[in-house]
Amino acid sequence: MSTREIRIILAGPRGKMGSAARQLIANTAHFQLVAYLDRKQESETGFSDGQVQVYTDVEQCLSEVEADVFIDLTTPDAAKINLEKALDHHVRPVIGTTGFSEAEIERLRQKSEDKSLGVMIVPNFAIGAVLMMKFSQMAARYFDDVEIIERHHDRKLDAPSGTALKTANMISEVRSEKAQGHPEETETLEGARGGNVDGMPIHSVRLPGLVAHQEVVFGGSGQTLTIRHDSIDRGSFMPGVKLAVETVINAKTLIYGLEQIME
Ligand SMILES: NC(=O)C1=CN([C@@H]2O[C@H](COP(=O)(O)OP(=O)(O)OC[C@H]3O[C@@H](n4cnc5c(N)ncnc54)[C@H](OP(=O)(O)O)[C@@H]3O)[C@@H](O)[C@H]2O)C=CC1
Ligand SMILES: O=C(O)C1=N[C@H](C(=O)O)C[C@H](O)C1
Repeated sequence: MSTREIRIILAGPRGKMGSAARQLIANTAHFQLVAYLDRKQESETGFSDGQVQVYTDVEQCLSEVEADVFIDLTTPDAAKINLEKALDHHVRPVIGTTGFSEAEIERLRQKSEDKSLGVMIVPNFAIGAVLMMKFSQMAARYFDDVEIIERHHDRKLDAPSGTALKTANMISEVRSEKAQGHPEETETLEGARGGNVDGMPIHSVRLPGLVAHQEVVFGGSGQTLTIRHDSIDRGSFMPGVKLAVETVINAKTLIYGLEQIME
């Protein structure tokens, strides 16, 4: 782990995750906040901490500020632009924002390798969620039939969640594509069987009161196995954000998922 001071630009500082990340940076001695990137002017939001400048233009921010790491906790559309711009300015992105497709990640992996510059794309920073994904991958070696049910707060923009897609992706690494359910099943209500990754249905629930929750349900002859994780507070994500920032600084390629760097 590097302990030299790491200069950080934080995008999305007024958001739910951005607010928690501000506290993390303030409480970490070797993290130095050098700029915020927001969507709106200070005059519109009233957001300012009096210490560093709030930019609303990513190009201007990256041109004027010397930084090592760019943490993005915004929206899928904004993150995709920010990530490319950060790489163009040789600033290492840590992307917590979800909504990237596998094809986009592969293209970005190439760009990161061409520049020998680390990128971290982390669909879920919570250690428990990473373990849920790893345990699900283990279980998938023994159970072919699996469905994923993710539940989130109703302010979430993307569905399914990045975690659900990453879970399906990790299960697909050990499970052959399989059409599940009755071969002749039909939906009498469109979407009733959820989304589908390699035959695995994914169901997305959005309700006020929720934070971030997922169940991976396996079925076999005479038994089911459910692996479940709940984030009930956004503090659950912060140790993972810290680890990602400390890792990306020495990385030379794109790292997709915290499980790649956890012991
Ligand atoms: N990897 C992980 O472990 C986790 C990832 N996430 C992901 O992080 C992202 C943010 O989540 P959350 O904090 O809940 O969302 P919020 O909506 O609470 O916060 C997003 C913030 O980004 C701001 N924003 C929007 N566009 C831009 C832009 N172009 N530049 C700068 N800021 C911008 C929004 O401004 P405004 O308020 O004006 O709209 C808002 O303040 C989501 O993609 C979510 O899926 C969430 C939790 C954990
Ligand atoms: O939007 C959220 O809140 C979350 N998003 C991430 C995802 O899409 O998986 C991580 C976590 O589930 C919270």
